[in-house]
Amino acid sequence: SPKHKYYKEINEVIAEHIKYAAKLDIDNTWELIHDEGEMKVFKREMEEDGMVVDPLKAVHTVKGITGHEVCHYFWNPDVRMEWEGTLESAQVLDWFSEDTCVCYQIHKKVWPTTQREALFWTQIRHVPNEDEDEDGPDYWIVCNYSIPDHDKCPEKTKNIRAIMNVAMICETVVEPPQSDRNITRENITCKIQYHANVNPGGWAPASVLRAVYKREYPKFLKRFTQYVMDQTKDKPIMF
Ligand SMILES: O=S(=O)(CCO)c1ccc(-c2ccc(C3CCCC3)c([C@H]3C[C@H]3c3ccccn3)c2)cc1
Repeated sequence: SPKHKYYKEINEVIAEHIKYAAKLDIDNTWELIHDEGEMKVFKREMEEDGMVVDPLKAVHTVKGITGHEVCHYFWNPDVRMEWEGTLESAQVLDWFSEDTCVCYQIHKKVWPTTQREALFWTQIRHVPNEDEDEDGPDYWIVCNYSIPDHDKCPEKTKNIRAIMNVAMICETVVEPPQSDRNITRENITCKIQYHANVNPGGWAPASVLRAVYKREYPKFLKRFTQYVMDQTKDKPIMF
C-alpha cells in the first residue's frame, strides 16, 4: 500500500526501541520499584513542566510462551479489553496496514486525577537477527506511539489526552536447542522488556501518579503475561 503519513515515524521509533533493547543497560540511574520472581520493574524519576513523566522499564522471563505470542496478544486490538484492566473503552479508528492500526482508548478514572484517554498507532513487527550473525538477537516488538489527532477521533471529550511511547520487546529462548519440528512448550522461554514513557498530558499530583505507577505496572504485566499463558497453553506454538 502507498506509504501512509506515519510510515517514516514508525520506522524511526521502532529502530530506536530495538537499539535501546539490545543494550539493556540497567545502570544505577534506574530505581527498582518491584521485584517479584522473574519480574523486575524499574523507574527513573523525571518531570516535565512540573508533570511526572517517569520512564518505566520492566524485564520479565516467562516459561512456555514465545515472543511472537506475547507480542500478538499485546498488539491485537480485539483482545485489549480482555487483559487491560485499567481501560474503560478501546477502539480501532484506522488501519495503515495489516500489522499497523490507530487505537483510541479511554482509561478508567484514577482518583483524584482527571480521566485520561490515548490516541496512538500500534505496530507489531518481527525483527530477525542480522543474516551474517545467526547468534544475534531475534526480536518480536510491539510499539504504541501517540499521534496528535485523527479525523475519526472523538472531539472535545472531558478527558485529558495522555502522550505515550510504549514498547514490548521479546526474545524467545529454546532449550535445549532442537529443530523446530519437536519443540514443546517445556523447551521455550520468553524474555520480555517493557518500556513505557507516559506523559499524563496534564497536571496530576506527583505522589498520586507515582503510587499509581508503582501499583499498576506490575499488576498489568502479571495479568497480561498470565493471560497469554492461558490463551496459548492448548494451542500450537507461534514461533
Ligand atoms: O502498555 S500500554 O500501551 C497498553 C495499552 O493500554 C499502556 C499502559 C499504560 C498506559 C497509561 C496511560 C495513562 C496512565 C495515567 C496517567 C494519569 C492517569 C492515568 C497510566 C497510569 C494509570 C497507570 C497504569 C499503569 C499501567 C497500566 C495501566 N495504568 C497508564 C498507557 C498505555
